[in-house]
Amino acid sequence: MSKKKIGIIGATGYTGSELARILLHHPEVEIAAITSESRKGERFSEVHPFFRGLIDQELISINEIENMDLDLVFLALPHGVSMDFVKEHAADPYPIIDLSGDFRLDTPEIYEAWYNKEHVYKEGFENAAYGIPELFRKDIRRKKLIANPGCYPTSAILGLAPLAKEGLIEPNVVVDSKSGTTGAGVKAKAATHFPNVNDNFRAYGVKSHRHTIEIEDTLNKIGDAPLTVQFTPHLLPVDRGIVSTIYSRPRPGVDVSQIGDIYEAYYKDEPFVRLTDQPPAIKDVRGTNYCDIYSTYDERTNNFITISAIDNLVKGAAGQAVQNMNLIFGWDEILGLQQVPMNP
Ligand SMILES: NC(=O)C1=CN([C@@H]2O[C@H](COP(=O)(O)OP(=O)(O)OC[C@H]3O[C@@H](n4cnc5c(N)ncnc54)[C@H](OP(=O)(O)O)[C@@H]3O)[C@@H](O)[C@H]2O)C=CC1
Ligand SMILES: CC(=O)N[C@@H](CCC(=O)OP(=O)(O)O)C(=O)O
Repeated sequence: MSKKKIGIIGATGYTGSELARILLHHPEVEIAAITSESRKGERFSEVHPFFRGLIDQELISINEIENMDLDLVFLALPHGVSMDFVKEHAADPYPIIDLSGDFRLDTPEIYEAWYNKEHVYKEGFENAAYGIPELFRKDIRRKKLIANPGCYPTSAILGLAPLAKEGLIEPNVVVDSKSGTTGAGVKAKAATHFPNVNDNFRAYGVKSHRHTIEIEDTLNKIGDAPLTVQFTPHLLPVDRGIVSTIYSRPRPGVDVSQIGDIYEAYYKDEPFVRLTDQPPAIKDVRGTNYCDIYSTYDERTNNFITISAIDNLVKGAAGQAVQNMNLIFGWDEILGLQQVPMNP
C-alpha cells in the first residue's frame, strides 16, 4: 500500500515542527506538504536547522496545497486563524486535525464568550470531534474534523476523567497546572522573554484562562454531575512539559480506598496512560505521548489528589494529533508514537 500523503499547515511553529519530528518515522505516512506564509520558498531545515539532512523540502504557501491530493491535513495554526482554513476547505475530501482551540468547545457562543472573538465558521462545531482518544475514540473515528485538545486540558481531563465518569467527586475541583514555555508558541513576547522566565515562576490567566471552560465542558460530557473547575496555569522555566496537581473531594459515602482500582479499571487498555506509584515528573514523559498519572487520598483533608504529567508538545499537541490520525485511518494507535522518554 502506498503511504498516506500528509500536509502540515503552519510548520514554522513549535507544534508544526513536532509533528514533522513524529511523522518522519511514522511507517504509513509521507509528509507531502509543509506550509509557511512567512518563510515560504525556504527549506524546512533552514527554518529548523535540527532537521538538516532529515527534512530539507521546501516550505510552500497554503494556496499551493489545492491540487495536491492530500489524505489528511494537520493545522498547527493559532486559534482564530484555523477557523478560516476549515471554512475554506470544508468541502475538501481529507480529514482535518486542528491543533488550535477553534472547534473544541460545545457551541460557537461559548467560544465567542471565552475567546473574545467572533467565530467565522459556526457550522464546523457540529462536525467536530473532541480529539482525546481515551474518552471519545468512537466519535473521532467517525468525524472529518478533529478538534485536538489543549495541552493543559489534556493533563487535567485525563487526571480527572475516572472520578468524573463515576460521579465520585463534589462539584468543585481545583486544577493547579505548570507548563514549559513552548506552550506559548514560537513568537517572541514579553511573558516568555528569557529574563522573565529564567530563574522565575508565576501564575497567569487567573480566573479567566480559556482552558477552564474546555476542561469543564469535556468532563461534563462524560459524567452526569456537573463540575466547576478552578484552573490556574503557571509558567515554568523549562522548554516543555506540564504537571497538573488536581484536588477534588469525594462525595459522601464514596469508598475512598478504591481510588487506585478506579484508575486501574478506567485506563487498563490505554497504551499512553501510565499509572504511577509516585508523583510523575516532566522528564518521565519528555518527548513522548505518555500521560503519567498518580492518584491518592488524603484522610486529613478529605481530598483526592491527582498529579498528571505530559509533554505539552506531544500528548498535549502533536503526539495526540498523530494518535487521532492513527484512529482515523484504522491503524494501531501507537504507530509512530513509541518514543522513549528523554530523561535526563
Ligand atoms: N505549543 C503548545 O504546547 C500547544 C499549542 N497548541 C495549539 O496549536 C496551535 C499551534 O501552536 P504552536 O505551534 O505552539 O504555535 P506557534 O506560534 O509556535 O506557530 C504557529 C504557526 O502558525 C503560522 N501562522 C499562520 N497565520 C498566522 C498568524 N496570523 N499569526 C501567527 N502565526 C500564524 C505561523 O507560521 P507561518 O507564519 O510561517 O505560516 C506560525 O509558525 C495553536 O493554536 C496552539 O494554541 C495546542 C496544544 C499545545
Ligand atoms: C505556556 C502557555 O502559554 N500555554 C498556552 C496554552 C497552550 C495551548 O494548549 O493552547 P491552545 O488552547 O491555544 O491550543 C497558554 O496558556 O495560552
